[in-house]
Amino acid sequence: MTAHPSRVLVLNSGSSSVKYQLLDMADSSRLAVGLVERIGEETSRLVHTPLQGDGAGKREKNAPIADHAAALKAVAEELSADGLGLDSPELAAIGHRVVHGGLRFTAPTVVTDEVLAEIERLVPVAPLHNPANITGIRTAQALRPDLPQVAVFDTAFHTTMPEHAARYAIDVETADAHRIRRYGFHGTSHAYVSRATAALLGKAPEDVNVIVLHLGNGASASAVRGGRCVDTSMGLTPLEGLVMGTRSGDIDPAVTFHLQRVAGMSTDEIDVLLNKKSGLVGLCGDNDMREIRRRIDEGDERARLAFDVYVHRLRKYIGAYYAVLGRVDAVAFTAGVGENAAPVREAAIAGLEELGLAVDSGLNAVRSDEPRLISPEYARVAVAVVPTDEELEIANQTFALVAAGPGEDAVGGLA
Ligand SMILES: Nc1ncnc2c1ncn2[C@@H]1O[C@H](COP(=O)(O)OP(=O)(O)O)[C@@H](O)[C@H]1O
Ligand SMILES: CC(=O)OP(=O)(O)O
Ligand SMILES: [Mg+2]
Repeated sequence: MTAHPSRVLVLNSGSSSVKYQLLDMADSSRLAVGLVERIGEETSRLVHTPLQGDGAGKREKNAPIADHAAALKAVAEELSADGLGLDSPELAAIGHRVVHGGLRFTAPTVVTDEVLAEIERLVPVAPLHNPANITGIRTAQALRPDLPQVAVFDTAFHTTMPEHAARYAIDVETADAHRIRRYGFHGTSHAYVSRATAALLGKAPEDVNVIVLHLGNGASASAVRGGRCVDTSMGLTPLEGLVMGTRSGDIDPAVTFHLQRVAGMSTDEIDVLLNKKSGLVGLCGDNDMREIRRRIDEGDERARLAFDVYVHRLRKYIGAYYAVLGRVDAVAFTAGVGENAAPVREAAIAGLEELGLAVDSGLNAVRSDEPRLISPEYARVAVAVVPTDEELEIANQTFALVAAGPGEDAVGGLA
């Protein structure tokens, strides 16, 4: 028996995927990382990479995985094969990314039946995400009922938004009765990246104002003043804001009435249209920026249009958050597109020299996993590529909470 178990398993369950990492918090090292994708399809794939010891080396399995519960069982088997099974006494906790925590959860929280019920109550406002998170928690509980399961919420970092940024300009009574307001998502990433950006500048988070552009399949921007979020682009649900892989982002809400009245579409059909058949995929048929760039290079007009719409929206948010913050020290690009797509970064910042923003094309072309500046020496505002690490952040928050012990009040402020 280990006196002080120091390992944390992190589960990031998405709508059709599970990303996971096993970390040892004694030295923040990774023991194994992996991904199950295309859950529920014939072409499911599990990629598991043990990172230490004799088992090191990537393993890949291609076989149908019916649902998230089956995915987690497969992950548990892979870990066991490396002697890193969930039965290990060295495991201190399991940390779960939970996308929607409403206003209730402002901090990482040990999962109880009551906490789980609250996460369930929020399913209607995160229908693609919260159900997967709940399955992840339930399956992990079944495998290790004795271990603390900790929920780390995407919404938590954004609960500092001032009322005037969080409130929609609709009837106050209606909004309050149904808890309609802007919550914001990807908060774990925005928190981590804004801190890492301050570190890259050699400053304390309290001393810098940062615009964080989290551009993954889902995408969101945030304005962070002195380490606190003051605005973010996602709203009641992760549909608002930037153009995403399959989501429209901002749209005139009257489009939905029009589709109902004129096109005869149901509410569910419109939901699917805006969440799954819009964004880049709706504009050009592809949601992967690599494929879109390849098509542009071949002269494909639809791919060009999709890219231009994507970048135009991004530029609008950079301008908006510049105005919200007043003074900007850095613009940080992160997540799959932000970290890898140099043409997106270049196009997003082009022509903004009057705002003190510029990108050095040589620096922008460098590929690296490290946080780095891509702005020229003379630029007043730093432009940076700062790889996100939601799993490490979740592990840190999870371990800090369980290490604090049961005396600590685990539940964040009530709203
Ligand atoms: N080398 C690359 N060049 C351009 N875009 C990339 C590259 N690698 C990944 N991406 C983009 O990143 C997206 C995935 O980002 P990621 O942050 O992993 O998303 P999520 O966590 O939402 O699944 C892909 O859909 C693709 O558009
Ligand atoms: C909240 C959200 O959009 O998450 P993801 O980018 O993982 O889909
Ligand atoms: Mg992501």
